[in-house]
Amino acid sequence: MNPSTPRHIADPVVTIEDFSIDYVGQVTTHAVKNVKLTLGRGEILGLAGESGCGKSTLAYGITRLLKPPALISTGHVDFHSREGWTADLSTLSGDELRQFRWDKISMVFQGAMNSLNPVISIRAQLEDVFTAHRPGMSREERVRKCGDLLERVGVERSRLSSFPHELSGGMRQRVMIAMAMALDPQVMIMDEPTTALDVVVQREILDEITRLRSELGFAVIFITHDLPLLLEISDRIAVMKAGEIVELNSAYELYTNPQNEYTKRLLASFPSLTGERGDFIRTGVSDDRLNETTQTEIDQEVATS
Ligand SMILES: Nc1ncnc2c1ncn2[C@@H]1O[C@H](COP(=O)(O)OP(=O)(O)OP(=O)(O)O)[C@@H](O)[C@H]1O
Repeated sequence: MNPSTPRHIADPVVTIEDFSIDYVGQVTTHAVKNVKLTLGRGEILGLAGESGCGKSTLAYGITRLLKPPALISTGHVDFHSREGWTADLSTLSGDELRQFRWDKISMVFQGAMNSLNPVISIRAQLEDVFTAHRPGMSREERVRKCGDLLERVGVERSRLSSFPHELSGGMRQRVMIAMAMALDPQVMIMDEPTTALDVVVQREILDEITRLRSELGFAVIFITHDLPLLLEISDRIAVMKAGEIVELNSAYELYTNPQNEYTKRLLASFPSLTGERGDFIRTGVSDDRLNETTQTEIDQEVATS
């Protein structure tokens, strides 16, 4: 966290306007409500908030990966290319979207490492990205690029011939990050990309992501429950509550001078930040109840749920 972190919003790469997403059913859930957000070029924007507040729905909505019963009810998402053109993602056809994803905006989701095909080598799976999106690339160049990508995320080139089951969870998740970087995207959306990994591996991967961001200049929307981690890696942080962005500021300002009551309680719920006990983000127990209930009662409820 750096007090002089620059504001990147003067040069936006993504602008989100009045974006709302509902899960339509007998009872409709308004999961994302009128979100307005700008992602600056090369910026790491953290998205924080308790479980169920709509973070993943927003991420899937931006990339148009939502499945029914999810429905975008209002708003749009514009992508501003570094080459100078703008695309409204809501107007792209299925084929255009498939080209667009990975190429311009790529994603790493929690447990992505489990989506690697177990019976296909890492080389073949990485090569597939280039075959699909860069059909003119020679085989020699593809293989070289695949090796370069692996090295970039801290996995030895020799692992190209490995199969996913021969790699640790951390290595597989690195492969997924390499895959997401393959086409030099301008935005990466990462939804709990390291949550399933142990703390040491998580730390190594995060260092890698921040280093690569500086080197390659992509912007990141980073979603996690882990507010201390977000404070450390983000330029700005958006705090989400019940589908709305309730506060958006630089990580430093948000930490030192939170404005919204919910943000204050979110910060207070991390002992490492404030010395106080409390973990309503991880438990998902609603914040109103946290006021009324002792931590012991919450722990008991979580243990029995
Ligand atoms: N397929 C679905 N059908 C109906 N409602 C859903 C569906 N998926 C999510 N929701 C609801 O939408 C709201 C937002 O969920 P979402 O998963 O986006 O939250 P989140 O902040 O990402 O939570 P977590 O941190 O636990 O992943 C929640 O109320 C959730 O119950």
